[in-house]
Amino acid sequence: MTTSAARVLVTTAVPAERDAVARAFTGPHEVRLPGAALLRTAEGYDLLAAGVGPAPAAAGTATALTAAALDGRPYTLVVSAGIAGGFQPMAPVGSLVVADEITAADLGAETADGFLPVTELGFGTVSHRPPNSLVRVTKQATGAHPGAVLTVSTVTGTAARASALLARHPHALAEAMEGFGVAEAAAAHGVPVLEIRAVSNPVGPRDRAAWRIGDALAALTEAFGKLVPALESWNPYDHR
Ligand SMILES: O=C(O)c1cccc(C(=O)CC[C@H]2O[C@@H](n3cnc4c(=O)[nH]cnc43)[C@H](O)[C@@H]2O)c1
Repeated sequence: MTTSAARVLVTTAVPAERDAVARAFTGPHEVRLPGAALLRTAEGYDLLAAGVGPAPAAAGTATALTAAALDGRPYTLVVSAGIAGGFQPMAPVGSLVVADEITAADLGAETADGFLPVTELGFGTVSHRPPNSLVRVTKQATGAHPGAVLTVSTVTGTAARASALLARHPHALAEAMEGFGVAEAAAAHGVPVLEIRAVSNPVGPRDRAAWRIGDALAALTEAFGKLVPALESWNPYDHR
């Protein structure tokens, strides 16, 4: 059971995504930190639009986590949220995806024999796993499909690239650009992480005009409207 002191940081890439999340709350107000500005809600959620890509996502999330810890009111959960590309036909446009694995899909080295993740070069990590109980609660509350969400620095624009990603990550449902950065910052602070995405476009040949951003943002608002009450009964110590 979370306590009334539960504090949740939600990191999005762009203000339009942050504002879609904010529409699920009552009366957020702005709080300025050195290096970041948050929308703070009455329900104990801070909403941050940190920028596009894993680097600004990690920097902004770490800034907010550090500020909260120094303030003596650390976050109990960090959520990476926004729109995403969905692998077809598993994650149709308009559907929701919750990450049971957050994987940096292009962090590594290209070799004559194919892609090598940094872990095979002897460095760091390429995956974070949100607690199973958290994924389960999110699925039950919102109907989001659980699967791997890939973090990429380059949006996939060809069928060949989509197939190559799926061959390396058969469990992948979606790709976005921030989850791994958010998860790295959360892990550095020992705080659990969740990633929830609304699918705005198929992963594959680039057709920006076909992105259904409005529908995806509406799905994100609806998802948070259901997720926030559900998280009140989530026990952060339940790692089943
Ligand atoms: O133009 C707009 O109105 C607008 C409103 C909200 C969001 C955007 C974005 O462009 C967000 C970029 C953000 O979305 C993720 N994303 C979405 N589709 C993909 C994809 O196919 N591959 C990778 N990332 C995707 C990503 O996290 C970006 O940061 C625009």
